[in-house]
Amino acid sequence: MVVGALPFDPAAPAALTVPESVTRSAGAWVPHPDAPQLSADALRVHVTGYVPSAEEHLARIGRLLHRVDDGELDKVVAARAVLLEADAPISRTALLARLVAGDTAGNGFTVDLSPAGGRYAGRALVGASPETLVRRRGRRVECRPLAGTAARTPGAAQSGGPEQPGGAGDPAARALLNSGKNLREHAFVVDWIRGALAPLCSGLDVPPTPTLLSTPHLWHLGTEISGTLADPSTSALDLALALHPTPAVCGTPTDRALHAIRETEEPRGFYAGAVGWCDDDGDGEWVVAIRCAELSPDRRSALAHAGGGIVAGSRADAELAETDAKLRTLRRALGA
Ligand SMILES: C=C(O[C@@H]1C=C(C(=O)O)C=C[C@H]1O)C(=O)O
Repeated sequence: MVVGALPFDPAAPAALTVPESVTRSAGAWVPHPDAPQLSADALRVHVTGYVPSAEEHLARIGRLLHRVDDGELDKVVAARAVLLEADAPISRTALLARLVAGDTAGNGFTVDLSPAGGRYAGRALVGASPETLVRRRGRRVECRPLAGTAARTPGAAQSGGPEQPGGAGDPAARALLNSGKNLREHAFVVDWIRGALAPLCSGLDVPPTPTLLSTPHLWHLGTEISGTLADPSTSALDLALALHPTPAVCGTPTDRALHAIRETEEPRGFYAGAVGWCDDDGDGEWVVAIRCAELSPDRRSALAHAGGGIVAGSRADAELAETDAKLRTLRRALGA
């Protein structure tokens, strides 16, 4: 088996490990009863800055929107990061437990980034992602891309939950399902995945319209895509490499969006990459590395990123607010 993380930029080194042993258990991961916990008394975490500043992020979105209007890009994802500092080391299992408790449907992960070498020695990535890049079991392939986001309306949070899966109780959910801009943002991702999977699959089921997916604080548009592998030797890792980076985290066309992101942003590292595993049967699962933080080797600082898709008609102030809403997941988990 191989486990670990792929970076956002396919040209950067990956952090993959062949583990000495693997333990599998049924059901969700639960922390060991004796594992450390994040307690507000024992650990104070505060925000020390944003990379880039809000003003610079707005300016960058403005410049990217010009490139969309000029026809160079159809979609590009603009991201920023919050830098958090703690007065004591942040335990990665404690942070993972917090994130998993906060989003029971999320895929929790923690990855030692040391195998990527250089500045990654001793660093770790911790997160709980709502987005499945790809899952492979035998010949069956599944993807659940997300793109198109709205903050949940405070107070309507309860009524949009699993008891009303359509989000009927929250006007923000209904508006998202009917938002032309968000539906276009989503369609770029689904079209890309269809194009990347078609040559690898003998059959592909792509629903024509997205449905709502909720996290504790956000609504997303999501599509459940499934297919049958044409060649059973195509592994879950092959599939992840064929699909990453999707326009949910990069843009359309992929090469131009990747180039624009390299020109515009600080390196993303493993944020917006993929985290997962692939076993020697070729089965495995990779999630998109969002709603995560990179912990420093001394565990006293954390860098958490969030981004959003820019398409024709996007508004810079709304995009900035969307990154704030997405960053709240990590800020809340750390009590910052
Ligand atoms: C890029 C992020 O999220 C991605 C972008 C989304 C969007 O633009 O609406 C929604 C979900 C993710 O696919 C992030 O959370 O940082």
